[in-house]
Amino acid sequence: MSRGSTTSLRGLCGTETQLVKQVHSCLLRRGDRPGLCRGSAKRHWHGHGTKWALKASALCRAAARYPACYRPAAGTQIPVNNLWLAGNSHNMVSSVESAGLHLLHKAQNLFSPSSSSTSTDVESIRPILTSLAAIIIAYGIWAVLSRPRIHKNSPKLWRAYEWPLLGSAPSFYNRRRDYVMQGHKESKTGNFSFLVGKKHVVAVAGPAGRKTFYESRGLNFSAGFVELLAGMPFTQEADATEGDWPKYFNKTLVTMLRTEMLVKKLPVLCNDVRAFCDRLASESPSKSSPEWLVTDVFDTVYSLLTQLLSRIVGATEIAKDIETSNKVVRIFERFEKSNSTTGIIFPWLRVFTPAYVTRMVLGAVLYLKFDRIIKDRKRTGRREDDALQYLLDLGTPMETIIKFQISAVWAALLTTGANGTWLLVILASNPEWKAKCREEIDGAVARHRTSPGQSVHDVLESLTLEQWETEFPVVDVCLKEAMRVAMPGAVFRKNTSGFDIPIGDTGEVIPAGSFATYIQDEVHMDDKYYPDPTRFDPGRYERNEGGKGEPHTFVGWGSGMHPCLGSKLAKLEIFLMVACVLGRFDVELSDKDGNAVKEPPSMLDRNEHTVAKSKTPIYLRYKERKL
Ligand code: HEM
Repeated sequence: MSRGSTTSLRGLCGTETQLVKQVHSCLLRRGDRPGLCRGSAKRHWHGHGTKWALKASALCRAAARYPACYRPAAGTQIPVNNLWLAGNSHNMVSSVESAGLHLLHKAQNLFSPSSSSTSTDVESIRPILTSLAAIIIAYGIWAVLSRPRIHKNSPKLWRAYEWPLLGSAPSFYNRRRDYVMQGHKESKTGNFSFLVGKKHVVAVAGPAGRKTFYESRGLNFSAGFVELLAGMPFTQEADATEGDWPKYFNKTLVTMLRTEMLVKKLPVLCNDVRAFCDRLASESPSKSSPEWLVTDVFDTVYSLLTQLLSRIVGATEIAKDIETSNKVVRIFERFEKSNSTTGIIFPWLRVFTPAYVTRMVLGAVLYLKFDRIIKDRKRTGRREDDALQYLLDLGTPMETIIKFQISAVWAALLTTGANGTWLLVILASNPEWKAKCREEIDGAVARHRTSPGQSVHDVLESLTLEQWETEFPVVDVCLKEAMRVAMPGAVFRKNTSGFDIPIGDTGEVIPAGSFATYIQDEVHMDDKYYPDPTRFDPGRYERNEGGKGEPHTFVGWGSGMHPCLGSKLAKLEIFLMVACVLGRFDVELSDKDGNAVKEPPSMLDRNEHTVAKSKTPIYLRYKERKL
């Protein structure tokens, strides 16, 4: 961080008065008169040593109620009524929300290296910087002296890229795939271990490593992700390791994704896809030719897929309007991106990171969005048939609802949006498999058409859930192959069993208390299972490639103890989108003016932490088919 940005950080978070003034001025600019009751908040939060953090988010009452972003010490009650703005009007709520966003923007600008500073500011924070430096040095000495002991049967500690204090974290977080794959290569058994700060991590490989990783009961899914993955929604480790949250979350999600729920929602999903295709059809012609229209797929198709997901796990008020849905998705995306590796290596530093402040503010903004929707439902007596209503009817507290939303998004929204969009891009640039999918879709439409006047949408909308699940095997295998080539990333576990867990018969163990990680490319890009592994070739599964019969050789939907709970929903949404788009339009890869592009777009950087949107826009040109 530059000197300027450090100075500005203090400017943002220095004293409560300063912060409250900023909030005030935001609100006053909008013509409202907030009544901030500061005394109680101050007394309450100062006691927990996180004073500046609250100050940065003193903006919205959500942060106080919303523990996934910010939470006081265990057992503490927050005097919500005392903390926040007096008054409850919609105006006030949206003012606070704007104030929150304003401060967030401000924070982001301040943290950017281009921020300017004055020497007076630097002088004024010199004592703080000196104390901070002293603390860091003391911590460093302590950390070096108290280096964790490595179990003698743990896979060999690979120290090639190790840094004092940080361990191998810089390599693991910045070039994850290359780092881990090199470690596997240099180890006799394929397994090796490394340090992330003081955390001991075992990277497993090969059939024995995969079997241990995916099948051991003692390896805890949530604890692994919470403590090792920058970007996980939980900030409190207790949530994942001791609390009931993972169980509660999975159980609630499974209820929402029951077959009868999906059957009930199918017509709504079909309607959204039809409206999406109608919007595509009404776009203006491209520059290159009047018959072709052009769309930026990581904008439009991605938005559709996230909208469909909100229909099932979110709120109708957000899902029914694509603009609102997009806005909320962007907040979720920013929430997910605002992660801090520093916080993982030095958990005690977490509250001092910009990512932490950003998350608090975004959590607060989400809180206000849902709060407004809930209040409106209560005021008008309106009920909706959606996940939010389900949670409300159970008397679920607001903080749990928000936490549920963020967790659902983390598990579902971005992966479904990105994988589905990549599939369409890959098909658009692969004439052979696009034709095979088209043949399958046309076949289904012909089989189910009951009168000649029915459009593609009319017919597809008459299909049952079961027909969607069984009548599109070619689209299914294309999705599987697209996920293999487009989805890099790693998965995590923590050994919370209290015992060492043997890695097959290698003689090595994942020691009690240590972490385990597995890079999906280890098997997905192994040419023993997938010859010419970077090539998109769904036909390989018919040729018995892909490790047929051997467990855990395709792990795109998870495997073993933790298979994906939402695969059925994700597939349904993606099949709907592909069937309607390819059934109604001719689609090709193009530039933004609609000129055909022959070269397929370059895929993701394989060091990405998970499947992601393309960093540069990818355009498809399309025109209505003459049927
Ligand atoms: C194309 C979209 C999706 C992909 C590629 C995907 C992939 C995965 C993978 C690889 C895992 C296992 C991770 C591990 O082993 O550590 C997983 C787990 C999970 N997925 Fe998905 N997923 C998708 C969509 C969804 C959706 C739509 C939902 C819910 C609405 C969902 C909910 C979950 C949950 C709750 C788990 C954790 C299960 C557990 O705790 O045992 N996923 N997913």
